[in-house]
Amino acid sequence: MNKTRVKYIRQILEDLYGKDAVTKKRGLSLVDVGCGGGLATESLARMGLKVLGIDASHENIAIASIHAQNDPMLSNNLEYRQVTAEQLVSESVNSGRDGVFDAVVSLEVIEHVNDPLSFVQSLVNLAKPNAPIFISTINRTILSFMVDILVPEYILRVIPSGTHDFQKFITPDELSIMITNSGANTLDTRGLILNPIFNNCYLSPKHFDLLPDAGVQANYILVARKK
Ligand SMILES: C[S@@+](CC[C@H](N)C(=O)[O-])C[C@H]1O[C@@H](n2cnc3c(N)ncnc32)[C@H](O)[C@@H]1O
Repeated sequence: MNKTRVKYIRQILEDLYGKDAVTKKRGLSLVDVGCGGGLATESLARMGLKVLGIDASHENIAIASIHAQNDPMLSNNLEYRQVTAEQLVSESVNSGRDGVFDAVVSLEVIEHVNDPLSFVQSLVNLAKPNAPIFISTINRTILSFMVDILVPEYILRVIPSGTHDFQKFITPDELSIMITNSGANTLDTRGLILNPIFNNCYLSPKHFDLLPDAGVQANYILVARKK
């Protein structure tokens, strides 16, 4: 999924900031909230963005930092910190420098948090006015129950059972409402469709006129723009 979601983020950044958006010279700043082991974070830094990866977990930040040491080029424009989104917002508000990032990314995190609305508000607070906010997560449907819980957790056992809680899955409409209530507008929502046969992932087309929700039945990525 990583290649597909990172390519989409790059495309949107180029649409919003121009073709040279993703270059070291331009130096656009991006925060990856809930970066985990740094899978997307490293890819985004390699593209030329100035990236801060943050995560609530000490272990994940340690793993991400060790992994990044394999590529000395990353040390110039990639930093990791163990801090939650909410803590980073309080820190920046206290120092009078909130809303400083040119882009905010949070991939596969919101379905794990207890208060998604306040989490979305934190993401929006971290963004500069007009900056994009990318959120990827899982819809709450029969298909998502099968592809994100039943098969990986209980049949193939490739991820530990209990990793996902179906009740915490969020529909694109619910997420869009949270975004509006947090001071941003949804620009685009695309399905991230996994193909287990070829072991790859592709983005759903922009419009499915007859079945508008067909592409976003399981994993999806949404981009919003702060007002
Ligand atoms: C499933 S992992 C996603 C990792 C990564 N974004 C990716 O897609 O490869 C979810 C991560 O979110 C982190 N997390 C959960 N709530 C958070 C919060 N409020 N602030 C920062 N990190 C958080 C967890 O510690 C965990 O590492």
